Amino acid sequence: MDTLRVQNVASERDNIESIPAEFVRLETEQPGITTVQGIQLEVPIIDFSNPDEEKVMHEIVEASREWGMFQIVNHEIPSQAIKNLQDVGTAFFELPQEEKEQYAKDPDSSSIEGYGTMLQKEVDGKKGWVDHLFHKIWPPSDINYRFWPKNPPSYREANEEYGKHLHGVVDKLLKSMSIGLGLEGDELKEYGGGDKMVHLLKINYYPPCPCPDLVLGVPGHTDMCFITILVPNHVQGLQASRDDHWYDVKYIPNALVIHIGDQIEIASNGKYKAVLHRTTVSKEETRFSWPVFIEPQPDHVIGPHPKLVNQDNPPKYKSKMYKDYAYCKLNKIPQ
Ligand SMILES: O=C(O)CCC(=O)C(=O)O
Ligand SMILES: [Fe+2]
Repeated sequence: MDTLRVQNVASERDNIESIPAEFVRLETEQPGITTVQGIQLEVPIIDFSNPDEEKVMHEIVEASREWGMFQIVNHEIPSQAIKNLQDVGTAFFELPQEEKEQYAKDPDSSSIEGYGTMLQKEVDGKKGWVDHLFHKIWPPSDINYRFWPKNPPSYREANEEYGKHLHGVVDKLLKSMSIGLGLEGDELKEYGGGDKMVHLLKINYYPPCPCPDLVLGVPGHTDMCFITILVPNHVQGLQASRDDHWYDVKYIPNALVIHIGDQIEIASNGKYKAVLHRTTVSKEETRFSWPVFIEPQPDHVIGPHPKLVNQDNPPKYKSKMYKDYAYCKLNKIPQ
């Protein structure tokens, strides 16, 4: 069983200035060497309270084409709902280790739900400086409460409340992206499975690290889902790749960070681009993030949308069941 937790490695290092070798990245990846210093990437910031809906839609479409990442401000999710989500998640990671292990992911199950440490198989055997908790928050019939912490007692209520507010944001984003492809407003969401699309919550826990220039939290990747809606805590750490260089993405309090994932890139036949991103960690502070991955059901087939391909625009991607896509991605097998 996978019991090495980065949280334990970090707490043993309180007075030590070195880290185990498996966390030290190759020089081609080390953030101290590969981050463009002194510039924060100004990814598009979209104001959801703008009464000009056409403009907001246009901004979403442009950002999805040009950046694959943007931030939404003045959205409908109350800041208290975000704070509650953050407070209960933070409290979970502060529980005694034995209690967290009760939620450990089942090593014999193909599901990624639960408390764990390593997700992607890394080719060079390196490890990310991060622990995580995964559980579904939608649809109700797919929720397994075994992976929802019982402590703190308000964990469930806070997650349900945040999850409830998320639907409006998802619908607005997918509607705009659908129209931007020349489809009807509801067609992209329906193509992904409509209201059966899974909302998978992840909490990333990045403890302080004595050598932040040498390690990565989550190494460079694109998200495999449709779209990701993420809130971080206040600690800088998200980076995006632009023109083959890594930049810090500006932290904006209360903003929602949106990532275009692989399945939207595929469904749009390449019009929208999944964003390459990674995370760094801090020497002094614990960073957290709460991405929610909006993804098709495991047996649902996604390929380029049939209305977007023809003789002049042949499909650029294969059609695949989402679970097969995910298996290849997690095991680094070519799609
Ligand atoms: O922590 C973050 O800001 C991003 C995490 C991430 O990219 C992921 O979990 O897929
Ligand atoms: Fe990601």
